[in-house]
Amino acid sequence: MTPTPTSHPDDDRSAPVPTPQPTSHTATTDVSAPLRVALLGGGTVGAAVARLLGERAELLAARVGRPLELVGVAVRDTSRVRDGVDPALITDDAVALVDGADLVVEVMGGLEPARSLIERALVRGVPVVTANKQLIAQQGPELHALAAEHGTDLHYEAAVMAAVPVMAVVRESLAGDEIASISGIVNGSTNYVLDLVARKGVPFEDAVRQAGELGYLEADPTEDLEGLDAAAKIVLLARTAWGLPVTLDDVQRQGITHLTDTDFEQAAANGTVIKLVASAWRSSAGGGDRVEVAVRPVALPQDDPLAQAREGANVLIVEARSAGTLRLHGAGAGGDATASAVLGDIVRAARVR
Ligand SMILES: NC(=O)C1=CN([C@@H]2O[C@H](COP(=O)(O)OP(=O)(O)OC[C@H]3O[C@@H](n4cnc5c(N)ncnc54)[C@H](OP(=O)(O)O)[C@@H]3O)[C@@H](O)[C@H]2O)C=CC1
Ligand SMILES: N[C@@H](CC=O)C(=O)O
Repeated sequence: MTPTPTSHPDDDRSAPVPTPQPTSHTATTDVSAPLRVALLGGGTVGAAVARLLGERAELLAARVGRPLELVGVAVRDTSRVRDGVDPALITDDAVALVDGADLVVEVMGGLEPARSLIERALVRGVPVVTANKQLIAQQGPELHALAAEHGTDLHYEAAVMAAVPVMAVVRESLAGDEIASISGIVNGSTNYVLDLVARKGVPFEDAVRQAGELGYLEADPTEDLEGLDAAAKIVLLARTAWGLPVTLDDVQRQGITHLTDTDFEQAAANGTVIKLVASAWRSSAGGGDRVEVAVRPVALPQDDPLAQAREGANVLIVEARSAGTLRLHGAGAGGDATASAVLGDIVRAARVR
């Protein structure tokens, strides 16, 4: 029943990106001209972003104060037809696309060439929107520093819980409060799998296949099934909540691949539901001031708020000193749900410009 682990997420997906050089293009400062948007990736998320940029062009122009023009979509396989993406925009020259853009959206995933392309944009002062939680978990502080050095910004609401705007809540809405703990279901595909196995008796591997068909899984499903995806998300939440240098190495992590049919049967017999729970809490154990972070499967009572999450839904519970208990719930994976958060960041970044 255990899916075979594939490669580690630290893959190198293509040749290195050349060091940025001064180019003939400069970021547009004429606010009546369309803002040129480069899209890196035309998969589940990228294709949804491209389609929605077209469908909502008028609304987005009104909200930003100028039109947004999608100038290209960088992919590996330029021959593939992609729903909602104008074939004329497809390119495999991501470097040229970045160099001609006023705003870059990175939804290709992986560490390279995503990181080099983002750096290339940032050193030109071009803002970047990304959904790449692994990259931000591993390189976020360096990329933020680079953005600050060049007077621009890096946005990644979509990286954590897709459509559910948790980063904005933790970073902005609770900026005046003291957060004590954050816990929840932050990975849509594993919740989908656990839910289908528990509620509908679907075999584990069939449920994993269905999660893939829905676009919920990472390019390397091991990231989801071994809890690496959830680990990256809880690291981003913890850093944002407490401003401490939390890393992936700090996460006590266990995925769901070791679970057996007996585990699911026992959980049901005990009136519980198994969920992959990510948590972060402030700890003064040992006299220090640090943050504990964990991702692990937990058997929860049926009436627990986290046990209610169905299919690809995510739930986050934030405990804050003055706000009390906040519960955020919604679609945690999928093309349109993630594109919603990407578009929000595009508007935010474009307005600043
Ligand atoms: N799917 C989801 O529900 C969510 C995804 N995310 C994040 O969004 C990002 C994208 O995810 P998703 O859309 O699902 O991934 P996909 O695998 O569906 O799409 C990735 C896209 O990037 C392109 N790509 C990959 N490597 C390269 C490269 N070296 N050069 C050019 N193009 C490249 C691929 O090209 P080609 O099509 O030719 O292979 C493909 O179009 C990831 O960081 C993921 O973690 C975040 C939240 C939710
Ligand atoms: N693979 C991820 C996609 C969204 O971040 C998940 O399953 O949650």
